Amino acid sequence: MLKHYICLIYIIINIVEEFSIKFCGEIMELFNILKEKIKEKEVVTPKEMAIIDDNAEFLGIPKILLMENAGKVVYEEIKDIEAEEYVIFCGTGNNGGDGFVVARHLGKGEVVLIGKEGEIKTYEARENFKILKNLAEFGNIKIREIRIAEEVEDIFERLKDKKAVVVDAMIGTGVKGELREPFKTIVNKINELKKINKDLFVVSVDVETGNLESDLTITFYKRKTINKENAIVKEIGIPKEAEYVVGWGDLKALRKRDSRSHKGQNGKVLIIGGSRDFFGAPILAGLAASKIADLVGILSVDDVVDKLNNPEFIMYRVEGDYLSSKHVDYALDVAKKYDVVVLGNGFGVNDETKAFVNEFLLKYDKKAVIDADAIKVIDYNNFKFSENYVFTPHRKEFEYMNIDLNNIEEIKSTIVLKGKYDIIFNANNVKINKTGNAGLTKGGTGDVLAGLIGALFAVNDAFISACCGAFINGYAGDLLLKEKGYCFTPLDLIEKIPNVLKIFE
Ligand SMILES: NC(=O)C1=CN([C@@H]2O[C@H](COP(=O)(O)OP(=O)(O)OC[C@H]3O[C@@H](n4cnc5c(N)ncnc54)[C@H](OP(=O)(O)O)[C@@H]3O)[C@@H](O)[C@H]2O)[C@@H](O)CC1
Ligand SMILES: Nc1ncnc2c1ncn2[C@@H]1O[C@H](COP(=O)(O)OP(=O)(O)O)[C@@H](O)[C@H]1O
Ligand SMILES: [K+]
Repeated sequence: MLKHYICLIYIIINIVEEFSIKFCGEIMELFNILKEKIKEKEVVTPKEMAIIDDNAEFLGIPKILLMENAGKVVYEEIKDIEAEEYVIFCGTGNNGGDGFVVARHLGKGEVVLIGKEGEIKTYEARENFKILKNLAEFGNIKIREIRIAEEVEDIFERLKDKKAVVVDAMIGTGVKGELREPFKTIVNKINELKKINKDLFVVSVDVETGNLESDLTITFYKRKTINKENAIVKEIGIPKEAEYVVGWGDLKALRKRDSRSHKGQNGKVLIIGGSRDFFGAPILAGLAASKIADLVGILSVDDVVDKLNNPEFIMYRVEGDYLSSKHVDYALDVAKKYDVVVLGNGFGVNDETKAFVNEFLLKYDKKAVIDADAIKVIDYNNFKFSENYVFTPHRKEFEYMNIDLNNIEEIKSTIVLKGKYDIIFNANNVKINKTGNAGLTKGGTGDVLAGLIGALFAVNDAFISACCGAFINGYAGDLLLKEKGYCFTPLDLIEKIPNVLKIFE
């Protein structure tokens, strides 16, 4: 008997799979339409580029390969320049790694590592430094590790009147804040030398370090917002998909928890949900949020509050079976104490909840994740898609929203269209998330996602929170699939959230 039961489950799952594959075709069609409608970014910020780099690796392209290509394209640009001297200034990050590759292709010159070999931050850069050291024993590549600018006084002397090429592989897209020493002095020195020696050619790798007046910058994949006019773009093998797929690069870009932070600084989330009919949904959203946020409140009707004696939540009770107009002012008042509201889980769809949602959103001016029944009761005819909103519709709810793809620039809100693949988009961005499996079709996984996104959104921007929420939710489901097959529950999913964050921290 059991055997028949189990094989029946597998038949059903295959039908669902079949069905979702059909939908999946439509999802990809919608994704392609969105990629057309949403103007592709010509220029990216260093932070966006770091996400693209990491997601290229998520797609299977090793960073050391990109580093090799980066160094090679820079070498191609300088190999024909007549010079008596080549000096390659390298930092301890992957920008420095590129510089090591440039030096290797040049086969000559002096490599100045600004820092000690032991401080080189990444595997890729370390490997390339080791290769250089092997070559330096025999060839005419010299290597020097320095701490302070005075240690290269002799090089600056030589650069005063020689035909020379200086390669700036000091800092790239990993730049943070004001330029620190000894980079500052080195950059100023090179700028001074350029004034007295017209035969000095300065090339920056990817990004100009500080206010270095490079003669040429070779930047990779796309121009950076901080590049100077004379930067040229070179392909290094990063595929476009790296810009469109959600990967661990998005997670790495999430705000880091500050060790000095205190209670509440890592996010305060208010779940406004539940009704006489559904009490579980807001609790699932709250439990998911509490894995990440410092404080989670649940505002709901008597039934839900009475059922909930979970110490993890601060409870706010309203009289009645459903949230309704008479609760709006109280909800607005409570919401003042929170960074973000997660709205709609287990609301029920009726005139009362319709009135609550529309009146609340009219007066509420902070961040909100709008999910489930709240999506169904909004009056979209006179509704502003604020950039403070993240919507998490599944296919049917998405149809309620009747988003006009021809006016995509109006859609300031971020939308997570959930499914086998999640499409995350707003007026300026579109990405697709491929984590997750059919075990997630169980009721309640959407509530988990809404709570998860709420917790991230409390301290991050809307788009990255939506992408990471979809990624984490799906990845948690994939870990469970390996452990339990399809038979996992939303509560299992919630328990897996910390594991996913741990893997990618
Ligand atoms: N990732 C990839 O796939 C690919 C990346 N590629 C290349 O990697 C570059 C990004 O590498 P990345 O992320 O390692 O950072 P990177 O630009 O080397 O700088 C970090 C170093 O700088 C330092 N530093 C930072 N700010 C500073 C300041 N204000 N003043 C002083 N120092 C400062 C920082 O020190 P820290 O702050 O950590 O002490 C750290 O040591 C990218 O531009 C491209 O060239 C290519 O190979 C193509 C593939
Ligand atoms: N067939 C599927 N394959 C992969 N992920 C899925 C699938 N169905 C749903 N999910 C994921 O489950 C979560 C909830 O989606 P969905 O079930 O559509 O929401 P709801 O619970 O609101 O109906 C989302 O993270 C979504 O990506
Ligand atoms: K640089």
